[in-house]
Amino acid sequence: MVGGAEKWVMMVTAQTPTNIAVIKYWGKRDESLILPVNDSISVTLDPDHLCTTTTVAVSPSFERDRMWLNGKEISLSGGRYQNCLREIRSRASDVEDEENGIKIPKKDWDKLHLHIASYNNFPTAAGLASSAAGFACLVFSLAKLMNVKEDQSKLSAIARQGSGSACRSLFGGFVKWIMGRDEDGRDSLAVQLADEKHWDDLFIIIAVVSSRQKETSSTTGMRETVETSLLLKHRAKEIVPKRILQMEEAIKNRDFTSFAQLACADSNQFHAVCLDTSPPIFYMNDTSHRVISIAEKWNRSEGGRRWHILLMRAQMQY
Ligand SMILES: Nc1ncnc2c1ncn2[C@@H]1O[C@H](COP(=O)(O)OP(=O)(O)OP(=O)(O)O)[C@@H](O)[C@H]1O
Ligand SMILES: C[C@@](O)(CCOP(=O)(O)OP(=O)(O)O)CC(=O)O
Repeated sequence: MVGGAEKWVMMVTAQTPTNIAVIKYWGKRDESLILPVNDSISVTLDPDHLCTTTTVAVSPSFERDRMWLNGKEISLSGGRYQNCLREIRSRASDVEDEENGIKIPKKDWDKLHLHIASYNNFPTAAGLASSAAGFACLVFSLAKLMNVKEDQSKLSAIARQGSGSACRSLFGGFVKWIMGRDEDGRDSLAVQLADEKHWDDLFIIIAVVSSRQKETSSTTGMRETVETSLLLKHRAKEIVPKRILQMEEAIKNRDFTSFAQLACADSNQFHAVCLDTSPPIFYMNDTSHRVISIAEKWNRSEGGRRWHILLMRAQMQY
């Protein structure tokens, strides 16, 4: 397996930004593969703002796979982590570090264990898509370490199995998650609609109204919505497909008015679907509502004719 002594560690560090959906993903048709009920579109933030940094290390001296999130050890036994690790390991190639005399043949990746350390530079599980940046970064860094030769879209289908929104963080700029039709999920992946330079005078301001963990996680929330909301069925079938086309057009033409209208309408409908869930889910608080009113007033004012404020409300929580 290794040239020379068994005391070596090989590691890779990667940084991945989070993404904010402008046409939302909410609801799964398959929970274990994480397959959505509709397409979605997002904007990936600049990497130097809200991002995850993950280091993955491999060594023959590691006795089991372990992971630390923000300095605290977490369990890797959950299906989402296991699915990502399994999928990446099954695509690993030979790795050779000539300088240090280390050789890892493809067949040995199943026997070697990993240590993973990940940090989010923003609140975790608070509605700012930490799972998106987190799983995208995990899959990307593991793929680099194990010399996986798949393209970004194929990797996105693996990140999707960690957290749905994570598939979109494998790309910068404007990204579409195509829901796919196959039962095994192989066609449910992300594609880049336009790169990060396409619309470089579009600025996104993120107002963190609370850093507390959400009371209802996205996973639980969307499960309850799928089980109880009639509005979601109407949204997924009748509303989103048209909005996706309109949003793609708005992005292509850098048409801010249409972009803003669609993003706000879709965000409002997402919150409406949450309210239509039984029991209802509330992701906004009084501060969120006040921020929205101020932005709406500004957009109608003289200043708003020059500078339009678009509120991309992911989830704002008490
Ligand atoms: N850096 C990371 N690496 C791996 N997993 C992470 C990382 N950060 C967060 N996670 C996982 O994602 C979970 C949080 O996901 P959740 O969807 O509840 O919140 P969120 O992604 O911050 O918000 P939302 O998706 O609603 O915008 C964490 O409990 C953890 O399991
Ligand atoms: C409101 C959202 O941010 C929901 C994101 O949900 P997750 O991707 O976190 O959910 P799981 O797939 O269960 O991990 C909308 C979006 O990002 O499209």
